[in-house]
Amino acid sequence: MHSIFPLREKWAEKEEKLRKKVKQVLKCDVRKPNPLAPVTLPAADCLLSTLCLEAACKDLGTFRAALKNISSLVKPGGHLVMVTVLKETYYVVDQHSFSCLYLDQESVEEAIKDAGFDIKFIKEIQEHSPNTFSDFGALLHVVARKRGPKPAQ
Ligand SMILES: C[S@@+](CC[C@H](N)C(=O)[O-])C[C@H]1O[C@@H](n2cnc3c(N)ncnc32)[C@H](O)[C@@H]1O
Repeated sequence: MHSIFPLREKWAEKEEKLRKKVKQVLKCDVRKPNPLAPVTLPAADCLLSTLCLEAACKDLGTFRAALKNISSLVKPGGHLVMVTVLKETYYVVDQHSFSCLYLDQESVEEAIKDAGFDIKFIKEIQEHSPNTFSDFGALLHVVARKRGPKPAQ
């Protein structure tokens, strides 16, 4: 018999598969020059950041510095895959309200480039559905490649 929630089952399978691949969970503070300190890892092929920097940074200067900090975790030729919210001032989780850095696309693009990346894909998706958990205006999806020669294999 087929489930009436085929997508939900597919996601559960993907989640299970991904969980099995996780080798380590580390504490991270993107405001530190080495966000994983005191742990040091070899530079990564790809770094995924979703809905994080705008929650972690109180102002644009801190946001720009945080991008440079996480850039240090990626090898030259490696990729940053980032999803960020634009035009948001707060979000709510379990009735707790958190402040969020109000960003526009131009500031995010500049910060990514200044952190040593070339932007390969960028798409802003406008969202204006009224809700009670956040006042965000749009989602920004970015794929960027770190500048510099690829290290020899
Ligand atoms: C809106 S939640 C997003 C959670 C998750 N990344 C996602 O996409 O659903 C913001 C996240 O930023 C994390 N965060 C806040 N300050 C941080 C910091 N200084 N360094 C790293 N992460 C931070 C919080 O712990 C929280 O998990």
